[in-house]
This record gives sequence, C-alpha cells and structure tokens, in this order.
Amino acid sequence: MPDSTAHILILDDDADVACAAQLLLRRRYGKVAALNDPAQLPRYLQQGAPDVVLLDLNFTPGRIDGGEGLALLDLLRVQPQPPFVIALTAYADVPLAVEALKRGACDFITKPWDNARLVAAVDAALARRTAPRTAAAGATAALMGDSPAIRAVKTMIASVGPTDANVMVLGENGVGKELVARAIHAASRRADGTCLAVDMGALPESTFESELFGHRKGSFTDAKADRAGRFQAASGGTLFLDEIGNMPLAAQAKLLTVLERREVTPIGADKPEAIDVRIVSATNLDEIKLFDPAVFRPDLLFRLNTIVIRVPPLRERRDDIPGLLRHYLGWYERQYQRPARELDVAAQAWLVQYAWPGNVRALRHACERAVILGTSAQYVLADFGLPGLDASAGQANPADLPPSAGAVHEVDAANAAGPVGTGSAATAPPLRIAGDDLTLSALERDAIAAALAAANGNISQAARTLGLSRAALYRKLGKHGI
Ligand SMILES: Nc1ncnc2c1ncn2[C@@H]1O[C@H](COP(=O)(O)OP(=O)(O)OP(=O)(O)O)[C@@H](O)[C@H]1O
Repeated sequence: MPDSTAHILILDDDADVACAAQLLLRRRYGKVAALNDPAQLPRYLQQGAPDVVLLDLNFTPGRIDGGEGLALLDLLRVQPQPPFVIALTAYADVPLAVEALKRGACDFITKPWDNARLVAAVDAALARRTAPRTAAAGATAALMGDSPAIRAVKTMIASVGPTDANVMVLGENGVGKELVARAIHAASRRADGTCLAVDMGALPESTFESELFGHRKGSFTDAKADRAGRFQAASGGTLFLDEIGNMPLAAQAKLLTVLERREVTPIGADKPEAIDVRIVSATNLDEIKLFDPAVFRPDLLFRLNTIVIRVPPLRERRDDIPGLLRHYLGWYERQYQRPARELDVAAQAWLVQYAWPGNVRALRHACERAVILGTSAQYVLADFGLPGLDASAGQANPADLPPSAGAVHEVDAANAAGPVGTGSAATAPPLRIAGDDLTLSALERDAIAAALAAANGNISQAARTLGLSRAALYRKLGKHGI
C-alpha cells in the first residue's frame, strides 16, 4: 500500500541496483534514500531512523562471505528504533540469506528481483511497524516440537523466563540453543528490550574488551569515536553469550570480574558503568569438559549456571521430526514461492530414523535443499541430499541407517533414489560415492570434514582452523550437506 510517511533506505554498493530500487520505491513511499558506501551508515542513522532498510549483504567486490552485510545488520538491530531489514542476496547465496534471517532480518530478496515481490516485501515490513517492538526480532522461529523432551524444555523456559536468573543452555550444535535463549528473553520482564547475541568463541582476544565493554574516543589508534560495548547495547535486555566454552581463560577472568561487580569500564574511561543485563549463555561442550578447570573457570561457571537447560539432540526426540519437516518444507515453499508438496511416506520414515548429526539446523538445510532441487510430485529421500543415506542400501530398512553421518561423501543427486517403497529404488542405480573426486568443491568439503574432525565437531574451532567465520562455515556445511 502506498505510504507517504514511510522512510526507506537502500544500502547497496552497486549504484545502478540502488538507483533502480530507488526509482521503483519512490513512487510508493514518502522518503526513499540510497547509500553506496556502508561507512556512511552511522552518520545517516544519526540524522533519522528509517522504517525499512534494503541491505545488500556483500559490499566489497570479491568478498562473498556476507560478513560485512551481517555486521551492518547487527548495527541496525541495536539502533534505538531498529528498522525492519530486508536482505538482498545473489540467487545462489540462500544460506547467507538464511543467516541474515536468523540474525534478525525480516525477509530477503534475491537479485535480480521481481519488482512486485520487492514492493510486497517492503509493504509487509511496513505493516509490522505497528506490531510490538519485540516482533522486530521477527525471524526468531518458535521452538517447535511436542516430544516429552522438548516439552520439558518449554516448561523450564516458562518457569525461569520471568526470573532474572542467569541461565546456561547446553546441547550439541544446531539443537536450538539460541532459540531457547531468545524464548527465555521473550518470556522475561525484559522482553521489550534487546536480546543481543555475542559469539564469545569468535571474539579475538585483542578486541574482546572493546567489543564487550566499549571504548572511549582516542583510547587506542583505531578508536575514532566513543563506542558502546555489547553490555551497554543490551542494557535493559538480555545478553546471549554463545559458545562460552570456547573462551580463552584470560577472557573468562575478565568476564567474571564484570559479572561479579555488575559494572564495566570501557577502555579509556576513568570510571565504571553499572550494567543491567540478564545473562543467558550457551555451549556445546560436554559437561565433563565444562567442569574441567583447565578448560573453564569453576567460579565463572558458578556465576553463569544458576539454572541449566539441556536441549537434547534430535535423535533423542524423533517424535519432533515429522512436525519439523512439515514446518520447514512449508516455510521454504513460501520463501521460494514453490507449490506445496507432500513428503513421500517412505522418505519420512527414513528421515525420522536418520541420526541427524547436525540436529535441527541440518534438518532445516535439508528441507531448503529439497524445496529448491526436488522435481517430483512428492518430496523423495534423494531431494534432501543427506550424506550417509546411501540408497544402495535399498534392501535396508530405516533402522539400518548409520548412527552418524560423520563420513562425508558426495552423492550424485541425479542418480539418487528413494528407499524401498518409493517405487523407484528397485530400478534406480545406487548413489555414486566419489572416492577420488578432485573438484574444488570436493576438496573444500574434505578440508571442512578434516577440520571438524580435528576440532571434535567444535564449529568455532574448525572455523578458526579454516580461516572462516562461524557463519561462513555454517553456510558451507549447508552447501555440502554436512
Ligand atoms: N525446536 C525447533 N523448532 C524450530 N526450529 C528450530 C528448533 N530448534 C532449532 N531450530 C532451528 O535450527 C537452527 C539452529 O538453531 P540454533 O541456532 O538455535 O541452534 P544452536 O544450538 O544455538 O546451534 P549452535 O550451537 O551451532 O550455535 C535455526 O535455524 C533454528 O531456527
């Protein structure tokens, strides 16, 4: 709907793209501005608060990991009046768009866009202006599942949410720890404030204090202006300290001091500032490691784990799998405007029995792949591209599926067939497993698998070994179906 009061900002380094969007949107909305240089954004935000930002995720030519765009998204989300952000991505970069949604974007559009779709997305974002502010974090999916295990988690959230107690969320990668943290925030008295996530494993030691506690202008060479740290940005809300198990001991000591005193001193400041945040932390470390003083300081653990919530792996709550499959297949059908399709019954039986080493995140990626690549009238097993699901085991029943899909093999989707019962397995050739595949993609996949194995499945550590951000590694895991 045309809206003369709406303020839209387009952030794209490609002046032609920005100009095209500007021309289109100017016909409908009151103020439509465009910036080609992200460095101009902070100044722009000081002068006014856009309602909707169209954000290109890749600025510098040649940089395709989306790191810059995601950093800008974080900046936009901590504004006093955060805009609704629509991420702009290249068609092939859907995992990046998904990451943007996870980090708070309300929608994404792939380039080149369809004008009607772009306008519809902006209209939908503007319609949400009237919704309560907490909906701005909109992409936070509800914690789905009705298994006894997940019901127990939801009961815990409902009872600890309203207290201000620090909560530690434990569980393997991809089980939904961040969703739990956000649900705790949503159930708390701080729900109108920000829920700010910080990946503690990814903060370099050199910038740890400045990132968390802030700095004063001139306190070091790059400190061109005062900067609030994450503790201040989350004031009145919840600070979600993710991957705390990966923090170096020196950083743990600094964090402990802050939590004990409930105040932070920005670098270069002469006096401390009181903090008002609730801390929810998470780690995928198993509890034996977490209780090892050589890995984690017991006094810090004691501060953080007033309440512990354990989120079980998906293989221990298989009852949730059919609902999650339906949810994410439907979600991606809507995202990609694909027709709704049923899931083949036999394929579902396999998927329920699968070990899901990457938990719900892997299930979500598999559904996205199925929606994009599936061509049959129904979704069949091969559409999900799951490593370890070897259809040559055509005689096998679902219980024979491997307990873990740790071995990484490339499967030839063209040759892939569903399990017995799909009607095609009996005649289709088995999946091809590439043993001597020397394509770049295969080498990348092998390097990732090796780094993960060396890091015992620890994503942050593997990302560091590979020289990638965690987000970039997750995208590659999705791409390779690991
Ligand atoms: N119960 C659930 N219902 C719906 N979606 C879920 C559920 N659990 C997880 N997901 C989805 O799976 C993905 C991973 O979830 P999340 O990031 O919360 O996991 P995590 O345990 O924090 O992972 P990591 O340890 O790797 O950071 C997200 O896309 C999330 O929306």
